[in-house]
Amino acid sequence: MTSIHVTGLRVRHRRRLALDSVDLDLGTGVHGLLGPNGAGKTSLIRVLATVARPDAGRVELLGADVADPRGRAGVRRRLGYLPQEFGYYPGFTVREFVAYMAWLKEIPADRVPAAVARAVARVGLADRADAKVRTLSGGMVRRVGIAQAVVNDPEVLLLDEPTAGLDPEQRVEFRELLRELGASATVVVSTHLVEDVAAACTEVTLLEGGRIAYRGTPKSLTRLGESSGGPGDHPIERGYTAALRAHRTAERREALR
Ligand SMILES: Nc1ncnc2c1ncn2[C@@H]1O[C@H](COP(=O)(O)OP(=O)(O)OP(=O)(O)O)[C@@H](O)[C@H]1O
Repeated sequence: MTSIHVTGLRVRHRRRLALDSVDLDLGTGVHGLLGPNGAGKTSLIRVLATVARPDAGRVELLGADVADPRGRAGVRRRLGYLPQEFGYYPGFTVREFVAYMAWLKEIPADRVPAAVARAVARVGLADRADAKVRTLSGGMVRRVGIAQAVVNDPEVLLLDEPTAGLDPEQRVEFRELLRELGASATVVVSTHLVEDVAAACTEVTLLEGGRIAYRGTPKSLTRLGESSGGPGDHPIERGYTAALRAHRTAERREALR
């Protein structure tokens, strides 16, 4: 089932075009969003999370047009979102903060304690549930962010650089969680870590200059890397650079026509 349906999406920040003519259909699974700095990953995730409005185009989430306020309100309860820089209340405990987010997502009060306990356990913070968020390390705060994003068992989960600040062991555990979530939800993960994509994603979308440069699977990107002589220490990294370069060449050709 297609849970994210985007057509002709354009997002502008002042005079700068952050996304241009983006068409995207995403269904159940883990979708890696890759691209260089400024490619438009955060702009896309913010539009999908319904926190930013597109300048043009149509965005349908779980069958609802998000331009319609009623559609947007219904969909927000079924979404999970971890922003790149997420705000939290340092004086709250982990449990209090995740419960507060559960309340914002309108989870019925009698279901909140169990939902919070499950989300906190899923990110490996059960033993720190009653610690104040300000006493946690950066990686742990990131995990609190992931816990609040999954507390409502979202059907669409949007994670903007979730592995930033996680140590290698936590990253491995997080990939396991991603695979588990992607079995039933549509998960979009932006990352600079190509190895996260290779390990946990079912599909890859590569953005460059606000446009889609490549879509495929980690396997197809790896194959592209194996057949190209571009730079990179791993075939999928070589695939990433090869796809980017091919896209840039095509764009230049287009511009010359
Ligand atoms: N609030 C803003 N005001 C002005 N320009 C912006 C703003 N937010 C983003 N941009 C510009 O829009 C473009 C896309 O930015 P975006 O943050 O979506 O990219 P990104 O792929 O997430 O980058 P990164 O990998 O660095 O996080 C960039 O050129 C950026 O400079």
